[in-house]
Amino acid sequence: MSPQTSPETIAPEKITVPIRQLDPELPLPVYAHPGDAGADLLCAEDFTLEPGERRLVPTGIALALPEGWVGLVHPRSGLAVKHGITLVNAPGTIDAGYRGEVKVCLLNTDRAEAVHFSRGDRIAQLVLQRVGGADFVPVADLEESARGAGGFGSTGLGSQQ
Ligand SMILES: O=c1ccn([C@H]2C[C@H](O)[C@@H](COP(=O)(O)OP(=O)(O)OP(=O)(O)O)O2)c(=O)[nH]1
Ligand SMILES: [Mg+2]
Repeated sequence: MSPQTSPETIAPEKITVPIRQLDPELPLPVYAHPGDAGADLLCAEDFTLEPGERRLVPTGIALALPEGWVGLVHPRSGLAVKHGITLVNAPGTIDAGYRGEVKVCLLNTDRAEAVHFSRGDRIAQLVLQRVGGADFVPVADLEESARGAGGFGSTGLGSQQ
């Protein structure tokens, strides 16, 4: 690969996150592979989701994320593809100041099959990201842009050809 096309190598940013194990027997969230974006969250109880059923599931952990960071709770694609399991509020937002138990609002979208989970199963994944904040300042007019007010399919829905 020429120097022009090789991707820039940047050391990944790693932070230390204090975690309270509300359920001390349950393993900590784990990155399945080094460099994965999501650390898998485990469920702290056994349960079954009937077709169309949703449930707020405890993970047995509480976090103290540093200010300027957010935890995003994403669905796992394997559960989605194989069983139709998703999160009602995907991605869930874990605010830096939240000290309660991290919970996951699972939904079984399958029309026919119930899905059973056992305590310790990996139900979702936590992605940590930096976030900014804003002072919202009222103005009469907004600066112009190429997109303008076009949205909701303004560029067409399918192929660009
Ligand atoms: O999937 C989720 C989403 C949220 N939370 C916790 C952490 C988060 O910081 C808090 C509030 O979440 P959110 O702001 O999404 O909910 P809300 O309906 O706006 O509640 P609140 O009024 O408490 O902010 O609930 C979870 O444990 N799991
Ligand atoms: Mg909120």
